[in-house]
Formats: sequence, structure tokens, C-alpha cells
Amino acid sequence: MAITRKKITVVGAGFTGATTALMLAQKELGDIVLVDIAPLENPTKGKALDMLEATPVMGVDSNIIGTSSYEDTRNSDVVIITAGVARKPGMSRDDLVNTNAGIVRSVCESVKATSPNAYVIILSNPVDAMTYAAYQTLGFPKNRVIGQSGVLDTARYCTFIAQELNVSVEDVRGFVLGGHGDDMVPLVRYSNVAGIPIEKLIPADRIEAIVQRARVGGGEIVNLLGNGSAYYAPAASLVQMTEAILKDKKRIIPVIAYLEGEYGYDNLFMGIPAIIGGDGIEKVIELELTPEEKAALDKSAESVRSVIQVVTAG
Ligand SMILES: NC(=O)C1=CN([C@@H]2O[C@H](COP(=O)(O)OP(=O)(O)OC[C@H]3O[C@@H](n4cnc5c(N)ncnc54)[C@H](O)[C@@H]3O)[C@@H](O)[C@H]2O)C=CC1
Ligand SMILES: O=C([O-])CC(=O)C(=O)O
Repeated sequence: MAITRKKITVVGAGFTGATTALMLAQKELGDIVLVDIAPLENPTKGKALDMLEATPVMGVDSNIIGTSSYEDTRNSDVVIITAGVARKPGMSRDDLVNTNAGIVRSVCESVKATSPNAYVIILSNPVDAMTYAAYQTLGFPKNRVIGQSGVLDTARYCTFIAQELNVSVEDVRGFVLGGHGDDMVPLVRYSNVAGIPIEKLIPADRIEAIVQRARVGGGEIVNLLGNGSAYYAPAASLVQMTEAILKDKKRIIPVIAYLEGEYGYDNLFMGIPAIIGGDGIEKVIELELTPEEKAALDKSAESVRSVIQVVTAG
């Protein structure tokens, strides 16, 4: 049987969706279908065509189309959901819950009908609760419903560590667990630079400042942009997750996964490290936590649970 190209749908052709589509094309991960609502069909087609016309210059073979019809997305291998509204200065991600829950649910109805075997990655905020809403609506197995927060939060944390030490970002490793909110949990004890624990390289007060900056990293960008939220680093994070699935890389990365007892949580979607490969979330990695780390994760889990309650009550 002939080997066929992978098909990746990106729902939402705004800042994060369009940037993700371009980055996917740059890595030749597959053919891309960019979807937005019907009134925005022409701008969506225009963005896709503009990207397609960049491919000869970039030297990549990825087809990219824009559409408002889910027929064009049929039998996608991976579907990335970025549809929804973004916050503005003064808002929290949780303020978006009601608007975005309706959008994510309606998108998931269409995805379920047209791509029943897809691996679905959710970005829309508040993302832990939106991943829960997507899981409910899709009815897919838990390994195929994955939220994005930890790659981005960890990337911010690692950026600040690399800046602090003036070393390559490539040598910095860390994990940020918990919900995608201001009480997320950067795990200092599991962070290192070329294998050297960061506690041996950076004074405690500077580590605390880095942790705090990472926690509010999304808000820092929102305040600078003034009218929307981050998109380059979020798009890069989605591409890393998609690549891990499509290339069966079995990477250990933090993702929002459905927890059924892991870390002591049940019926909860929250950020934890997992092996991501050709079957999506292949294994949740349970790290040993100190009582302080577990208490911080419990606090974050409680915040996530309260937003999930809004989604399930609505
Ligand atoms: N989890 C994370 O780490 C991150 C989450 N986000 C979230 O991602 C979402 C998107 O952010 P941006 O792309 O910056 O916003 P944006 O406003 O630039 O784009 C959102 C797009 O979704 C489209 N849309 C709305 N309803 C739709 C529907 N039913 N079907 C298809 N498309 C629909 C809109 O027309 C718009 O083009 C926001 O909720 C934001 O908070 C953004 C960055 C990081
Ligand atoms: O801050 C926001 O609203 C968007 C987001 O989730 C992030 O950049 O981390």
C-alpha cells in the first residue's frame, strides 16, 4: 500500500492557529487544513494561500488550504483546536470559560463527525477545562485528547534560566506541572543545565524570581501586546506535540492529560509529564514529589477543578 501524507487540521485561523499552520509547514509534518468560521472563510483561504506561496521559497512540500467546511478536514490524523477568544490586559484565562466552552464543544461535534480517529490537541483557554470539555464532547479515548500548557510554561521557565546563566537554551531542562494558571508548579528539583541541578548554579532568591516570572509568563505577554495573547511560543509548543505524535518520537513532555488516580487525582485534566508518541499519551510519568511540591500541585488542581465545575455545570 502506498504511504500517504499525514493530514493536520488547525481549527481557528487567528494568531495561534495561523502561526501553528506555518510552523507545521516549515517542518513538513503533513498537509494542513486551516479552519475558521464561515464569515471568515475568505481571509482564512487568503492566509492559507499566502503560506502555500511561501513553500517554494522555504523549500518545503506541504499543501495548505483554508476553509470553513469540516468536509475538507475529513480523516485528519491530528486536529489542533485554537478556536476561541483570547484574553486582554486585566483578564484572567478563566474569564474566557463560558464563551470558549461553547466554541470548543461545537468544534468538537464537527471533529467527532469527520475525524473520529484523530489525535486532538487543545489550546483554547482556560485550557485544562477546555480539554475536559473536548474530552466529554468527543467521547474519544483519553490518550487521544491532549491539552497544551506544559510545553509552553516549561519553555518560558527554561528561557529565563538560560538568560540568567547566559547559556544555551538547548542545555536547559525543566518541568512545569499543574494547571495553566498563576499557581502552576515549576519543579525546581527536577530542573538542570546539562545535568547540573539548577540549585547548584543559581542562588535561591533568583530561582524564586524565575519561578514567579514563569508562572505569570502569559500575563507578561498579554500586557505587552495590549490586545491579545502570546502566539509564537504557543504555536511552537503545539508543533512539538504534533511532531511527537506523527513521528512516534516517544518524547517525555508535560501535557494536559486525563488523570484517573495518577498523582492522587481523579476525573481531572491537568498538566503532568507523559510519554507522547504515535498513540498520543502513551504513559503518564509519575514523579516523586516532596510534601511542599505536592501541596503546590494540590492547590493548582483545586483551581483547575473549580473551572471544570463551571464547564460541567453549564
Ligand atoms: N493553552 C495555551 O498555552 C494558550 C492558549 N491560548 C488560547 O488560544 C485561543 C486562541 O488564541 P489566538 O489565536 O491568539 O486568538 P485569535 O482571536 O487570534 O484567534 C481565534 C480564532 O478562533 C476563531 N473561532 C472562533 N470561533 C470559532 C469556531 N466555532 N470555529 C472555528 N474558529 C473559530 C476566531 O474567528 C479567530 O480567528 C485563546 O483562547 C487563547 O487564550 C493562546 C496561547 C497559549
Ligand atoms: O496568557 C494567555 O492568555 C495565553 C496563554 O495561555 C499563554 O500565553 O500562556
